[in-house]
Amino acid sequence: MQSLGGIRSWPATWRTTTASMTTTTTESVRKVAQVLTVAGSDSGAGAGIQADIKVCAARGVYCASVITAVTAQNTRGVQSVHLLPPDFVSEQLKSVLSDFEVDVVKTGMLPSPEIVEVLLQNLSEYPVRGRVALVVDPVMVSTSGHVLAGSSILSIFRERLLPLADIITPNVKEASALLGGVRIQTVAEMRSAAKSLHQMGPRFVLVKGGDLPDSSDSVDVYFDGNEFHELHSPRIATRNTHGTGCTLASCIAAELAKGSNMLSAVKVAKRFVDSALNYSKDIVIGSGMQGPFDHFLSLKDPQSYRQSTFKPDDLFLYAVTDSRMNKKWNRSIVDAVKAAIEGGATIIQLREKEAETREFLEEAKSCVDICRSNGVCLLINDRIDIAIACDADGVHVGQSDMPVDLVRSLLGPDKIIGVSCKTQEQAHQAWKDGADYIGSGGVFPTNTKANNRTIGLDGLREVCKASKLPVVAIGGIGISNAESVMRIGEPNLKGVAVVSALFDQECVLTQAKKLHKTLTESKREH
Ligand SMILES: Cc1ncc(COP(=O)(O)OP(=O)(O)O)c(N)n1
Ligand SMILES: Cc1ncsc1CCOP(=O)(O)O
Ligand SMILES: [Mg+2]
Repeated sequence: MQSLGGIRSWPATWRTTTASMTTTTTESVRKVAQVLTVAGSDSGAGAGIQADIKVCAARGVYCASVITAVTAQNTRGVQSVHLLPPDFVSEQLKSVLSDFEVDVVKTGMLPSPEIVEVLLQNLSEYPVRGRVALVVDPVMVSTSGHVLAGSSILSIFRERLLPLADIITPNVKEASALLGGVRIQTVAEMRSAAKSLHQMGPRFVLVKGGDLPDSSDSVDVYFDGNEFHELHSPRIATRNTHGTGCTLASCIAAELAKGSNMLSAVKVAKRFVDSALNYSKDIVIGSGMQGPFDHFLSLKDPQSYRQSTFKPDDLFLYAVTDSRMNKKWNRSIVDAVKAAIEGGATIIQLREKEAETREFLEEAKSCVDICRSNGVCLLINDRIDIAIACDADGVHVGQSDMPVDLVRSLLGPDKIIGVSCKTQEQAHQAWKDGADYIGSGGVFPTNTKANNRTIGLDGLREVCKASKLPVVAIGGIGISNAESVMRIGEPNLKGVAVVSALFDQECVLTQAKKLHKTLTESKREH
C-alpha cells in the first residue's frame, strides 16, 4: 500500500482563520479544513469520538466521524464495549471518504484487527487527492484501566498501520506494548522507545509521559527521525483528565488540517490540552475519578475569537510605543498607534514604562480595538496583568520579567509571547518554554533603553542561527540602517522593531511609510 504522507505534498494555498471555521481560499471556492476521526464512542462524552469532534470544533476545523465501537462509559469507568461489525465500519468509511475532502485522518480506538484491516483497505481505495495525513493515537487501555484494544491488534499495528502514519502518539504503556513490553520509566527510556517506534515507519513519534512516575513536570518526547525534543509542562492537579490523549491527537490533526507543520501542531496541541486542564481543573461533572474537561474554554471569552492569528511575517515592521516620546510630540498613545498602522506597521507593542495602571489599561483597551479593526496584533510589554485585562493578543517579556513558561500558563495556548534574547542559550530556552518569537538586540547603540548591552549584527546573526523561532531585530534601528540589518540574510529574521525611529519624530505616519518602503525594497533585493 502506498504511504499516505500527505502533509509533505500539500499544495501551497492561502489559508485564513475566520471566526468560525478555518478555510482555504483558492479562487472562488471556500474550503473548510476537515478531519476524519475513526474512533470509539464514549457515552460520557469526555473521550473518543465526542472529544474529537469537540476539539476540532474548538480549533475551527470540521470533523467527520466513523465509529468503530460503542462504549457504555462514565466518569467511574467503562462498563461495557460493543464492537461495530467491520463491514459497517467500512460502510461509514466509504460514505465519508467518497464524499468529503478530508485533510487529515485521525485514528483512536481500533478494537480488532478486522477493523484495522477495513480502515487500511478504505485508505488505499480513497487516497483523497493524495492530501491525507494520518495521525494514529494507538488507544489500548482507558484511563480507568479497561482494555479497549487487546494484544491481537499489535501485529497489524506494527506491520501495516504504523508505517503509514505521519505521527503516532502513544502513552508510555502503549509505547511499551507496541515494543513488546519494554520498560519505560524514565525520560531516557522514553527517548529510546521513540527511536525504536520510529523504526517501525511513522514519520514522527510523540511518546506522552503523563503517566511517568515521580516527575513534577509532564514531559512528552517528540522524535522526527533525527532530533529529539522534550516538551515540558507543569503537572496540573485535577481529576478531570479523561480524554486528554484523544484531545491531544485530534488537536494535532486539526492543526495539520489548517496547514501547520508537525512540530508546531504538536506544540499547539500540548498547549491546548494544558490550558483546557487548567481551565477545567475544578469543574464537577459525574461522581467518578475521571472527569471530563471543557474543550470550549475559549467560548467563555467571546473576545478571543476576534483575536488576530500571529504569523512570523507580522514582525516585518514592529512599532514599539514610548509615551515619553509621544508626550514630547504632544500626541496620545492611541493617535500614535493609529498613525503607525496607517504607515504600515505590522504589529504593535505598548511599552509604557511610566504609566499608571488605570490610565494604561484604558488606553490599552482603545488600542486593542484599533488594532483588531485593522487586523494588526497588539502586544503589551512586561505587564501580563494589563494584557489579560485588555485582552491583548499577547505580551513581550525580557529575561528579567516573568518566565515565559509561566506567562504561557497564564495566557493560554493562543496568545502571542515574545521574549528578548541576546544569546544562543536564551534562544534555545525561549523555544523550549513555548515563546512564539524572539526580539534580539540592541543591535546598535540606543538612548531609548538605558544600560542595554549592544550585541551588533554578529550577535543578532548568532541568535538567529540558534533559534527555531522567528526573530525581530531591535535597538538603534531606523531608516538609515534597517537595510543593513535585513541584509544579514538569516531566513528567520523577519523584521525590525523600532521605538524612536517612529515615535521620537514629528510625523509618525511619514516615518512609518518611509521605513516600510525601505524594508520592502530590502526584502525584494535579498
Ligand atoms: C520586540 C522587542 N524586543 C525586545 C524588547 C526588549 O524587551 P525587554 O528585554 O523586556 O526590555 P524592556 O522593553 O522591558 O525595556 C522589546 N521591548 N520588544
Ligand atoms: C526596548 C529595547 N530593547 C532592546 S533595545 C531597545 C530600545 C529600542 O529603541 P530604539 O528603536 O529607539 O533604539
Ligand atoms: Mg521587559
